[in-house]
Amino acid sequence: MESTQDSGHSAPALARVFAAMNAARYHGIDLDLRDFASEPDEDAPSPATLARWLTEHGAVARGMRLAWPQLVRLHDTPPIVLMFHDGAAALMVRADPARGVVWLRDPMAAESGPPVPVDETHLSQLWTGDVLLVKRARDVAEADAPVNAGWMVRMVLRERGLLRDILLASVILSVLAIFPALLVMQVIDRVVNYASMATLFSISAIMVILSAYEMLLSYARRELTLVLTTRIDTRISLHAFNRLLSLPLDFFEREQGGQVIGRVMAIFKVRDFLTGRLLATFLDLFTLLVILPVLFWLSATLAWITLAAATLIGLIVLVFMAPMTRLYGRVIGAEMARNSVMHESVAGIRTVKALALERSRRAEWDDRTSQVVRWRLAAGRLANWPATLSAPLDQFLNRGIMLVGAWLILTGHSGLAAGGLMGFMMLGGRVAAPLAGMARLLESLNEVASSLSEAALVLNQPTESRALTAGIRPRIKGALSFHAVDFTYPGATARALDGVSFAVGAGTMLGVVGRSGSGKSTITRLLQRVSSGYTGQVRLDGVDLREINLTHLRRSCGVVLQDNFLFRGTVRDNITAGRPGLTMDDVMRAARLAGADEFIDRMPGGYETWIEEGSTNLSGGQRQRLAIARALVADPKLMILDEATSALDPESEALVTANLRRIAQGRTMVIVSHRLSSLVHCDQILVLDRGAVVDIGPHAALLERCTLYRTLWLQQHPQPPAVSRAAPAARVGGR
Ligand SMILES: Nc1ncnc2c1ncn2[C@@H]1O[C@H](COP(=O)(O)OP(=O)(O)OP(=O)(O)O)[C@@H](O)[C@H]1O
Repeated sequence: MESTQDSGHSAPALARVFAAMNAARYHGIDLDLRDFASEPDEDAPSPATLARWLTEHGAVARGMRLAWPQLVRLHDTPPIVLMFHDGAAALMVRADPARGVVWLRDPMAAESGPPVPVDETHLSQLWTGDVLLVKRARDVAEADAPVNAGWMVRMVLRERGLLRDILLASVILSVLAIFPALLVMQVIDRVVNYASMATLFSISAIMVILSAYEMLLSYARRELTLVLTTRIDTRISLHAFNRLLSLPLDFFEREQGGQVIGRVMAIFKVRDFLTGRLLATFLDLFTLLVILPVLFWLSATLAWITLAAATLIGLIVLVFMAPMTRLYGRVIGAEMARNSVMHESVAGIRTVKALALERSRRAEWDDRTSQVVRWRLAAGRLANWPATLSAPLDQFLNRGIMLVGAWLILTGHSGLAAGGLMGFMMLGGRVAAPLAGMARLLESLNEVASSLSEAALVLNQPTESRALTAGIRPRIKGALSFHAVDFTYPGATARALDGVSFAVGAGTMLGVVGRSGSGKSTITRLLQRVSSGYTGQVRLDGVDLREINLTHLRRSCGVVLQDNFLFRGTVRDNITAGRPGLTMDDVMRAARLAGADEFIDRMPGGYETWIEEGSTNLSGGQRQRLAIARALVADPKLMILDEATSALDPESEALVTANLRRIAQGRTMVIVSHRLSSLVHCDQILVLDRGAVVDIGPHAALLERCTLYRTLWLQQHPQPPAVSRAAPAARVGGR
């Protein structure tokens, strides 16, 4: 447990944070105090601030104000956080309305301590009336739920209340839809035939009232549907993005970026279907159920004819369904392939420009576009057929029925009157739409199923989420050991690491050298658990790496790569990288340590200078020093630099290398570098060849006893090595 000083929070504030953490722990959600960032203008975190923090970490939390009678009634709820006047808080674990007491637990005390009973009088002196209610978000339980039809349906059904209201509005609207037809029938039969002005007035009044009702109900239905769609949309997009972010890095390395995005986006087609076509057809069906009996009542003969024509339309759509689905599948595939070209071109635009690859990229785009066009055209042409074939039937439903009806009236075969026919005409047109809609629904089902399986290809990959939340969180000092570690990349035949064993103590500056492809980066990947599936053991401070909580591990570990992505935002934002709880002092300390302060101070806005995406307004050396500051800001006990200085000019490299010894104070450093001169000061240098350890030792010793190391050194320093004079500054760029 951090001390008050460590965490930077006051004692009462800590009590509130701990109370919130305890309440969350009751629901199986383990929170880390270091993730909590207090609001600058709050002495003690308010219920709203705590609720925001908890909600971000998978709980559902809500602050509210209660009076004693309401509080004491909450006797069988999970622990509730009560806010105190002095800024502290307590956990209410039980209440007894009969005896008028609640039991409170001090969040800072050990959990085994017994809760203390407190009555209304005593509590009122302490308690502000604010409480924080915490429960487990259903999303957390469902975070690992695979994305499939069942999941989507569950997602929609969680809005049962809204669905019920929409349904109710639709049923009433369907019933209301009948009345205008019946009224028209009355107008023609009574008003026109008998010239009754009084009836006309009353019918007009009813019509106005009905229209007003219909208007209001339609408004309500659209509003409800909008709320429903937005909620489902939010939930699906949160879930999809969460899963995407918790996929392991090697998945993204295996797959094409454009394709991954395309596949994830396919989930929104499913959403469109669920909240659009499915809902609309479902509601239309209700209309059909209400209208059909009325049609049969008006004229059974006409009703049968209408039904037959509408069914025929449905059948036509159905017949074309299978080939249409196949073609749409092709269209989707072709579009995804085209999107990949776009994505690749934008992501690699520097290379495209530098190598003047525009022409070949354009040719590739044209080629993919022609595929898209080809399948789109084919799908469009095929879709033209059912539309053409059903057009006469549609026209018959709209106009032909009138002729048949007139014939029926003239021949007197049925009891149909002119008014009845008009009413029938008004309602009959509504029958075809739901039936054709149903047929199209079946068609969409296939399309949706294929979209869903596309999305599932990405979203149902095994995620790291368990490792991110489970596992121990030891205090990391930085002693590293590999023991007989074998590792082969998925799909590769040769081992990237072959029986690697070595150990270094905490605080060591470890250099890693070897020819290209010898496994240097792989070692750093295993350390960050970016790649898993190795045999043997990797230990950090004696603890098997696989047992450590992944978030904790990665947070305790600073990483700088050869090419580091800087986000759009200020220099300061980029150094803190959104990590909560970091102050300006931390940012400046990290920048100083990384040697970045001198150029940041010279920038027009200092730490508030805006950095563009891709950091075009920074030089390579500046970018790299910023990346080092970003890795250092949380004061990691283990720091990995993988070719961090390789792309730098000699001057920038010398600057960063000179800073490395300062940076290394109090932490373990793993520095992978091709340039041996930047590693001469390392305490230990690990020499790798084809995935195996050749030797480990300090520079001077290796130079004497390790042939491979000597060869590599001589390649870079052709003159006879003078070990005693091997000062790094003299070696920089000294090839
Ligand atoms: N994602 C991957 N999938 C398959 N094989 C890989 C992958 N990454 C690396 N390898 C292979 O694993 C071996 C070790 O690679 P690694 O990147 O660790 O070498 P390295 O010593 O860091 O090389 P370099 O100095 O060129 O960066 C190489 O043979 C490489 O081809």
